[in-house]
Amino acid sequence: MEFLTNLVPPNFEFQVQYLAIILITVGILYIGYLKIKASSSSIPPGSLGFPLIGETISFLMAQKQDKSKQWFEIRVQKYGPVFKTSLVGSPIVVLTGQAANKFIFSANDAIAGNQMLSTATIFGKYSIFEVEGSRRKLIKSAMMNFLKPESIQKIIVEMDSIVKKYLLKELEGKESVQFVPLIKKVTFKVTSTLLFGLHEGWDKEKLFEDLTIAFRGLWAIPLRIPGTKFRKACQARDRVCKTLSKLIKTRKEDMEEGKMGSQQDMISTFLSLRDEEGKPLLEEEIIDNLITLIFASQDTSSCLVCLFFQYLGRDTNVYNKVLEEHKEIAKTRVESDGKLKWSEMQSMKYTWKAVQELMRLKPPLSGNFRYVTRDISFGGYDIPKGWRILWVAFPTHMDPEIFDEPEKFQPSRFEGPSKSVPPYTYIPFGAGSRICPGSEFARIDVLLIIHHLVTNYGWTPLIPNEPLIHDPMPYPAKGLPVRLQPMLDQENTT
Ligand code: HEM
Repeated sequence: MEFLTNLVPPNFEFQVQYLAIILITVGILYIGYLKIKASSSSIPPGSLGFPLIGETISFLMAQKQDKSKQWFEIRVQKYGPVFKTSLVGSPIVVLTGQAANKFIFSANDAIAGNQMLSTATIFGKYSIFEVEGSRRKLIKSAMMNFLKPESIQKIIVEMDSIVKKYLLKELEGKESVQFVPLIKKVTFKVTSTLLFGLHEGWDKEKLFEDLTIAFRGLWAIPLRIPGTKFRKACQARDRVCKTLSKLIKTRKEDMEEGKMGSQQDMISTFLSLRDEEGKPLLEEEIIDNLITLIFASQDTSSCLVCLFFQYLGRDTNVYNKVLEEHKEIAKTRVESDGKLKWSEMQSMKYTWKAVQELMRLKPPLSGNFRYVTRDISFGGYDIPKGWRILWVAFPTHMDPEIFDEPEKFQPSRFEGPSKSVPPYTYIPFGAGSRICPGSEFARIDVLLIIHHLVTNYGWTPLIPNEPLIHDPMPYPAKGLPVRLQPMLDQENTT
């Protein structure tokens, strides 16, 4: 090994230049091929940008500056609701609007879920985002089963005590705190304890650290050159795989010895799963889907909570209504046995409407890719096999025909069935066969964090109008530092 590492440095610079020349040449040829193909059929209008990198840089810059919505708006205005672009080395057709959403979310096997190369590498080839057909159905049904409302009801008391314990422990005695890292930690504790059974004794901090590094590679240029974000992410993924492999082994032994049931957490649920031939899942299948679940559950919920706290810090009217609702719930709890009840979650009505409205304006996952497995057409345009398509939430979420005065924050939009929104227009959790299986888990997780924070602390953001950054989810760019004020009225605390 030492021999090899000694040899690498002198050749390294040369290798990178050589690789860059090859990649650029291949990129130019590929884009040339796409342009010829595009001129001979009815490919949507738009720009494929520069060879190989396409429009990746402008797209990532827009993400960094919280201007993704504008990035899409400019192109929709210029080319129409269906347009082509090229991101991270792949030609893409962006489809916007209600009909387009319906087309994507109710698609047959002509539109597969495969992600971009970097994302697919980090999640793994067996991730639910990658597999199709009966295997996908099997894995999805296990997730849906474990995460359905009836199952969440059974773990609600434990979920509440984890949120309360970790959140209040982290805040105790502090005058100021950064909400982003704090909330990420708390949501990771909830997920790792309840979904993966990582109770005391496991090195959660190390796992959390490795997962954070791995997820940074999701949108990176997929080059495994030393020092790149992507290579570091792949190395971190390898470490995560080793930890999860050990965890699966221990869980298997516990189940064999009867120390643990078959549906106690997501790992035991996957371990007990059998396909139509009665065969269990491969260890790699379990690992890839655990990694996918951690990402899908953790970053989405924590960014939503952070955006909500940032919003509440700016809007006293909404803050007061939320506070009132939670004080009332906390008061009733103190008067009863002190344990959280499912009915209390259902009475956090205003808060959930406000969160729903926030997800309309700032969806944690504002879009996702699909892969076209055979030539298809939509809206009079051809989309060739091998291209990707991208659905985006902003165009319908911000359409004045669907949501009156779309720029305004109005939780009342989500009141009552009479104001229900048309199908395929409000899509923070996606729709159709790929709809998010964790929406109920997320709802409870988010509401519990809000509940324990607002009933125990007041806060003032230390950076007024802190901008957002997409990493890839939208977060306050400086980590949302706040000054804390413990609630003096202890009667109202939980
Ligand atoms: C506020 C929190 C959340 C938001 C906004 C969110 C959003 C979404 C969206 C938009 C999709 C669809 C992606 C697509 O169509 O390409 C999705 C899929 C998914 N979500 Fe969530 N999610 C959240 C929380 C969770 C949680 C808590 C879990 C698990 C515990 C979870 C697990 C998944 C999985 C596994 C998929 C893939 C489903 C499939 O491909 O069939 N999500 N999520």
